[in-house]
Amino acid sequence: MQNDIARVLLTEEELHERVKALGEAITADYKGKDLLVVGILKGSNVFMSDLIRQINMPLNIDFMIVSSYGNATESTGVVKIMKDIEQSISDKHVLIVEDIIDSGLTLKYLTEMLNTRKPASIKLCTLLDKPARRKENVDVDYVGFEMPDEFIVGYGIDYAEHYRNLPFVGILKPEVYENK
Ligand SMILES: O=P(O)(O)OC[C@H]1O[C@H](OP(=O)(O)OP(=O)(O)O)[C@H](O)[C@@H]1O
Ligand code: HPA
Ligand SMILES: [Mg+2]
Repeated sequence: MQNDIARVLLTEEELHERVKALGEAITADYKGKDLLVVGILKGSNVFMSDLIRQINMPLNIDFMIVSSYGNATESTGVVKIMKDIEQSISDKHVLIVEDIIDSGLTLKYLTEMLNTRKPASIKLCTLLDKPARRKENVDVDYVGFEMPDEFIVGYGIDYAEHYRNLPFVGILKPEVYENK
């Protein structure tokens, strides 16, 4: 698995430090509010579980399972919701947690859909942002790191469902996906 990695972009230590800082900022911003943290699976699973342990206040969590990449390195453009949030978000402060924003198609679709349910607020937190690839404009409130225009894997993020369990963030050798 590690042999398929061309370059490590973020080490375990760098990820830990940044996630801690994001958690502290979120704690300061939401103190005293009814916070619901919604992880967008599967990619956000690792980031979300580290992030909520750095948020020092009472909160609820929920998850959605959403997919638009399948086994490709380009979005299909069709956002499929496989699992929805299981509670009402009406009057709650919702923080959506993503692993990566690329074209922006997933978050644009999700925030428009969730806004129709009349939450008190919706904010977005993403570990990684690839602004160079944006097709839809999305306002992101908390960003861990800006990434170059490369296909990223690790720390929850996959290529064709592999590499999610790498403890760091890196890029694949091109031959890994070119030979598919
Ligand atoms: O900004 P976009 O171009 O929409 O890309 C970002 C989305 O793509 C990935 O999900 P994917 O569909 O691969 O599902 P996964 O989380 O199960 O890997 C990622 O986790 C984001 O949800
Ligand atoms: O760079 C990426 N890597 C993996 N999945 C993704 N989904 C959107 N962008 C990416
Ligand atoms: Mg994926």
